[in-house]
Amino acid sequence: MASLTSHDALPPFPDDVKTAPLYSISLAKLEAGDASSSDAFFEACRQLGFFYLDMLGSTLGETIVKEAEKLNKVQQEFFKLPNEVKDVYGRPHLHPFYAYRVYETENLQGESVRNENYNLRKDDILGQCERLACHPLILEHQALFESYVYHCRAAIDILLEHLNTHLQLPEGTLANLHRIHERSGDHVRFTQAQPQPWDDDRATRGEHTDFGSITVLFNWLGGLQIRTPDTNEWVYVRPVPGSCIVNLGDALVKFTAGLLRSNIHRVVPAPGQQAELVRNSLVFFSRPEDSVVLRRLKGGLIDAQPVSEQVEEEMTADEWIMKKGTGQLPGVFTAKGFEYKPHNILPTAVKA
Ligand SMILES: O=C(O)CCC(=O)C(=O)O
Ligand SMILES: [Fe+2]
Repeated sequence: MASLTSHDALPPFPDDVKTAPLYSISLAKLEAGDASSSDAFFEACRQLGFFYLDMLGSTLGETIVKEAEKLNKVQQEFFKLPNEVKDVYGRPHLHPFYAYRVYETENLQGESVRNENYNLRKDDILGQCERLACHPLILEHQALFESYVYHCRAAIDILLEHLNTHLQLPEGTLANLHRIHERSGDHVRFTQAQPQPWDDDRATRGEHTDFGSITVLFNWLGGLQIRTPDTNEWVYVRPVPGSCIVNLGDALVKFTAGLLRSNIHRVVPAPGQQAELVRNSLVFFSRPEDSVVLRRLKGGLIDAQPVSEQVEEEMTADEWIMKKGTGQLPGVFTAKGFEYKPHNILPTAVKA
């Protein structure tokens, strides 16, 4: 794998920390319609909502891995830019959500440093809306962003298709809620965290569920943790070269009345020797089209799901994303419905 990914250039993920026993699902086998892989995939989506997607042996998968490596270099270059340059593209002044964001923190030496991320929306990348201002470095890599979006979406569309079949929904139901050329909150996220001491409060405030449909995540160092539903314990997710980590978001829980799982997770300092390094991750979030109302779908297995007693305000995907993404709906979405969590807000320190 050394030739395809850069994981080997980094200190290893330690063997003495507890890790999540995620299923590994082969994209190549899903592409070929392999029934047992498809069953394992559906099981993973129901039980935990997190799994490794093994990209090896799939032309599409290996292309995504190579592009993710290239984008990881681009993000490292971007985050090296002077703060005042990055701040030009910051939220909320550029956009309340699709923009650069800063969380002030202290590094291992006690100095004030930035944890940062940068949301780049699919509709800007594909030229489907008036483009938000972005740094020339982003425009320089336009072709790479564009193919990354198309390829991630192609993989996600395969997953949606398998879900559609298992849920016994009318053909194309999920695909029709996620048409790539319709406006949606899909976006690429760059993230960078400085080496920093463990902070209980920060760890707790970072607990979240993703609020879209399917997330495709690449990371190179540990630090991602999920809380296992059976033991309620926080365990690490080990980065696996050649695989991405896929997780389901709240929209799929809402669509399926809790049949699928959007599991709570967080990012804490990387364990062991990896704790000394700057940590990057690259995330592709897919969301339902902006105008889709988030409510249970009709048909197939969903009809057998219990009716929730909780009264929830119905919102479009766009309203849900903007509220969740700007801290107006702190909480997590579980099989029981939406659970308000007032501490689930990270302090923002975005410079104008
Ligand atoms: O950085 C990671 O490994 C995970 C990031 C994440 O969960 C998110 O951005 O929603
Ligand atoms: Fe997440």
